[in-house]
Amino acid sequence: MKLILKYTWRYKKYLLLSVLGVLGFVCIQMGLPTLLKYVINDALMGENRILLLQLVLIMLGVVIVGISGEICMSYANSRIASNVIRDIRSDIFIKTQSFSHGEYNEFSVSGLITSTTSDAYQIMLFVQNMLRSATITPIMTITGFVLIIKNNPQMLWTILATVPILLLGILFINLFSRRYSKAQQSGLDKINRILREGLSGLRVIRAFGNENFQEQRFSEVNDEYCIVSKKAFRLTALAQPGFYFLFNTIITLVIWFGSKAIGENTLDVGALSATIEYIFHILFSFLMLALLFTMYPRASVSAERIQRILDCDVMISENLEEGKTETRESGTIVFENVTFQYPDAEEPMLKNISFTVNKGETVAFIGSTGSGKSTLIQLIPRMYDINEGRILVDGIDVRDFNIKALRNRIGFIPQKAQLFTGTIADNLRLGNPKASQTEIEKAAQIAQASDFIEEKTYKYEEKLSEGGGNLSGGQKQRLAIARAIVKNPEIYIFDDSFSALDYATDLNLRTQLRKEITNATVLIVAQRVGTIRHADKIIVLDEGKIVAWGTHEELLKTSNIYYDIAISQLSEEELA
Ligand SMILES: Nc1ncnc2c1ncn2[C@@H]1O[C@H](COP(=O)(O)OP(=O)(O)OP(=O)(O)O)[C@@H](O)[C@H]1O
Repeated sequence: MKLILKYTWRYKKYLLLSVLGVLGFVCIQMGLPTLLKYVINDALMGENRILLLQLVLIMLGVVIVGISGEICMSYANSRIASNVIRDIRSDIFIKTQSFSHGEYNEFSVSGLITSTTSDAYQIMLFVQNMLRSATITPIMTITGFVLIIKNNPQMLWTILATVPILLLGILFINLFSRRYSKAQQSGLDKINRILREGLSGLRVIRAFGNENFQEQRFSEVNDEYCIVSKKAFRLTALAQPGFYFLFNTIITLVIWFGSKAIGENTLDVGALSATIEYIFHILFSFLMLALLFTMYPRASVSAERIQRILDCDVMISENLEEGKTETRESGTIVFENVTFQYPDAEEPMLKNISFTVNKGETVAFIGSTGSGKSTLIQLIPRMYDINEGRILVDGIDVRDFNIKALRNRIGFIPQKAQLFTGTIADNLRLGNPKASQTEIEKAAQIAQASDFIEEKTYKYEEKLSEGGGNLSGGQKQRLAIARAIVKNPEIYIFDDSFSALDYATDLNLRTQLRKEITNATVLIVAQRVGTIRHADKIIVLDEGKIVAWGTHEELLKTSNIYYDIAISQLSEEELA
């Protein structure tokens, strides 16, 4: 509730407009029956035509004020609700941008999507109803009570007896529907997760003829969600007829006792008809409040989930204000006794890693799969923070950097090329929005991407589908490399980024890179010995430890692991 109020309170001007609108709305709801009483008792029964005309004109005025009030209220409420959902979504998005891999694992991508879409939507619905009911009900009740006491005090007991019953009913629903709401939202997370996996892995699923298994997985979580939703809807569906029953019983009782009072001449017709209207409006506003309370558990579960995301302490501090941005060195990397353990792992993945990379050097990492190569290079741009030791970039501990300044120095090309919806040029400009067309074309040429881009109908303005789905794996990797070149960083990190390229393209790309980016420091993770044999230094990793380092020629003599990898890939002549 704190979260909902915090976001709603930001729009005080609209809140004021909403309250003014409610006053107008109450004016019409309570004013008309009051005037009707005078119409019946004084104008009609007293056959006073002038009074009748005057009262009709006053009623018309009340209607105009009331309708204007209702328009103001609806306008203000919808503005507040739309702004609240926009603010919440944007805050979640900004927060998730600062998340490290650890937080993504904790909340799960599907959970974050559910919170940004469905949880935020639940809050919008609640805010819209809350703004209406939370102001209308108390104002309507107080005005109604005052008017009943004034006009027909003997009927006050009916409403006094009903309100506690209504409040009890609301409390009951609130208590029971909370756990269903929790289950509903976590069910939505599961649906989102399976849907994401199913859609993004559609080709693999088809290739393995796995459709039935996926359908079964989806229908299990879908059914689970359906069962919980049915229980939640049953509860609210039961509530509505209950409220209507109470509602109609009270009105019947009022008519019954009112008619008797008219027969005994202790009440007049106008007062009875006004009382029925007052009671109707009080009960109706309570009915709306009850509806709000049936929504509350779901909104409060959604608010809790959003609050958890917004309050989460990000493991990696970004140091945006106090972090260093300037350095004396450039293009150097030093690992000093680095030990790193994944947050949910039992043992350290990397143990006691030390090495130095000088400016302009090319250093490669090789080792069996799972030996920790990708983990090691991800520590440099601080995808994770280390547990022991130090990593220095340009002479500064990476944890002391302003994270943006640190990442600006690095062109990271991940194993899986990630492209975004937009044109090829948009994707290439990601690292440097100000890059000129010439710079983009030059980068594409170095990355061996210009040939296939030129073949496209719109060339650099060709639109890419989601994730670059209309490109081959090798084309995507070349664009990812070109994107890093456009950024012109002082350090390049290639995480097995050449794996989807054929041998000729791989060779041309590396030759061009060596020619064009002579000043930059380059780290390469690769499986192919051919890709890294010309590196200044090759580091061999095994089970998270450095087991050998040296040039290609040195390692062939000193490292059995390297020799075994090389012999499995190179011919006798290449080895000699
Ligand atoms: N997010 C993670 N959480 C926990 N463990 C992880 C995570 N990512 C990787 N690992 C584990 O760390 C180990 C090293 O993985 P890493 O990706 O660094 O190996 P690699 O040498 O790059 O392998 P490959 O050559 O196959 O890409 C693996 O055993 C892997 O299971």
